[in-house]
Amino acid sequence: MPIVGVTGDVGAGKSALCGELAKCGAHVIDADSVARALWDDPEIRRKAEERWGKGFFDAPRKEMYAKIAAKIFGDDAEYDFASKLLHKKTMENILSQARSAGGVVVAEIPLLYEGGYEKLVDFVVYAACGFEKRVGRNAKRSWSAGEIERREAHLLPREEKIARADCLLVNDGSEEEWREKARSLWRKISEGELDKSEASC
Ligand SMILES: CC(C)(COP(=O)(O)OP(=O)(O)OC[C@H]1O[C@@H](n2cnc3c(N)ncnc32)[C@H](O)[C@@H]1O)[C@@H](O)C(=O)NCCC(=O)NCCS
Ligand SMILES: Nc1ncnc2c1ncn2[C@@H]1O[C@H](COP(=O)(O)OP(=O)(O)OP(=O)(O)O)[C@@H](O)[C@H]1O
Repeated sequence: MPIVGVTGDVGAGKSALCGELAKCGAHVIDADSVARALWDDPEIRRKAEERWGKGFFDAPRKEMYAKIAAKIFGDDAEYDFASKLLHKKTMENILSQARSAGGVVVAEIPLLYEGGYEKLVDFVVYAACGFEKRVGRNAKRSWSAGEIERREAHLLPREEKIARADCLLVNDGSEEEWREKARSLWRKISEGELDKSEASC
């Protein structure tokens, strides 16, 4: 069975798409969760504490992630440090989960192209959504337009990634319409109809 990679714009609806694919029966692997959990890895923590100071991680989980986000997203050197620390282990973990999973595997990987995860997957779906819509939708998790821009500043241009992806799905309608696009994608995956030569799925 092929591994389908899902990437896309920050806050575009990747998780919502993958949530619906999971309901359809896909085994979904979430790279964000894998990478976040790695901040508990003793070797990673030791290296980060050497750089950021002992006690840096002594905070409740939500606060700790916010501290890491503040540390890395506004500073290229810290961002590169964190990326080098996390990508190899994130990739190994995704690969091992994919190998032991049965059936159709869908891997949600925001940094699929930036982190070199492309080689793990057989087919790439790009979830896209216009900036203004994303600002509105992500406000409920207290993300400002600036937070979306701060994260996206580290990513490759979306046009380049859309051109490289095998399939573009645009989340410009209602949540139900987005779920229907997920179900339609699922039908194509499970019927073996995904075709890299198609411009769109
Ligand atoms: C900094 C952290 C702790 C912030 O956690 P937070 O709960 O705020 O965000 P979460 O992990 O849920 O990510 C939400 C979204 O932010 C964007 N994002 C996450 N990491 C990055 C990154 N390194 N570069 C750009 N955007 C990113 C993605 O669109 C992602 O889907 C966390 O994002 C992290 O550890 N990121 C670095 C690890 C990484 O490379 N993750 C992506 C794996 S492909
Ligand atoms: N079609 C839609 N209409 C309204 N809200 C939506 C729609 N699709 C997604 N959302 C909302 O937009 C927000 C972002 O969606 P989601 O978390 O799925 O995006 P994401 O691409 O996974 O984000 P991230 O980059 O953090 O991984 C969520 O609050 C979600 O409920």
